[in-house]
Amino acid sequence: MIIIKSLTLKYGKKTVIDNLSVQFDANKIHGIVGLNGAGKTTLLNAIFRIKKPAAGHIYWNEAEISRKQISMLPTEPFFYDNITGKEYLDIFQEPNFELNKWNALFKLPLKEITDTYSTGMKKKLALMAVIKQNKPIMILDEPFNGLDLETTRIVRSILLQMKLQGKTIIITSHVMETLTNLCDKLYHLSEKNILEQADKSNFDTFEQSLFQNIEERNKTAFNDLFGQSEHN
Ligand SMILES: Nc1ncnc2c1ncn2[C@@H]1O[C@H](COP(=O)(O)OP(=O)(O)OP(=O)(O)O)[C@@H](O)[C@H]1O
Repeated sequence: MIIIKSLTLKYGKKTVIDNLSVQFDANKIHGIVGLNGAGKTTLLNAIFRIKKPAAGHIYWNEAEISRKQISMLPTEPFFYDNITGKEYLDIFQEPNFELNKWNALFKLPLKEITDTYSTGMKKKLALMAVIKQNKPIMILDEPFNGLDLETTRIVRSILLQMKLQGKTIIITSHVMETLTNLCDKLYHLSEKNILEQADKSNFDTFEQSLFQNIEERNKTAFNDLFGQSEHN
């Protein structure tokens, strides 16, 4: 279980997360939703220990969390120039990883250099690396962005299998359907904190209040442009 206690995250004087306390249970897929700039990536980076908290703590099974326990998929994966897909995967040491079986699903040209890969292919390669690392915690920042329909379904099934293997999985997405179909718990990050959270039994209410919140934020601006009409 990941326990976050009184976490504050800042860039200079700007506070992005303010006094957040939340916990993410093991054997579950957790989905974080929030507007652009709400602080999702910043929060994930803090859990991955590449963003230092201004205050607060993040624990994994009662000790301070360590990067060794986590594999992370960034929104835009980075690859060195002139490295092949296979060479990239070789960076991550895991003798039990069955590359050929996994690539039967991912279908990547692993002998080619990653500079020639499309956006979706790069994402797939980075995902394979996350899977290969076989850590107890998986943090995936917009994992479905750029994936084709087939890979989206495959990744969804893989994540469900990973959950059954006992992993704690945290994902972000801007697509509500992706989140409600996959996640066990949802969290709405807004106003520097988690405004609302829900488990499967109240996803409907969660979604309604999320869209109501968005509508209210924009009502005045819409009315100024289009007058008092229905906007949704
Ligand atoms: N390196 C940085 N330096 C200064 N401010 C930053 C930095 N990275 C992010 N921010 C700011 O922190 C806030 C949160 O950004 P973050 O990337 O965490 O949001 P997000 O919820 O992941 O957004 P998106 O949905 O667009 O990916 C934004 O206001 C952003 O401008």
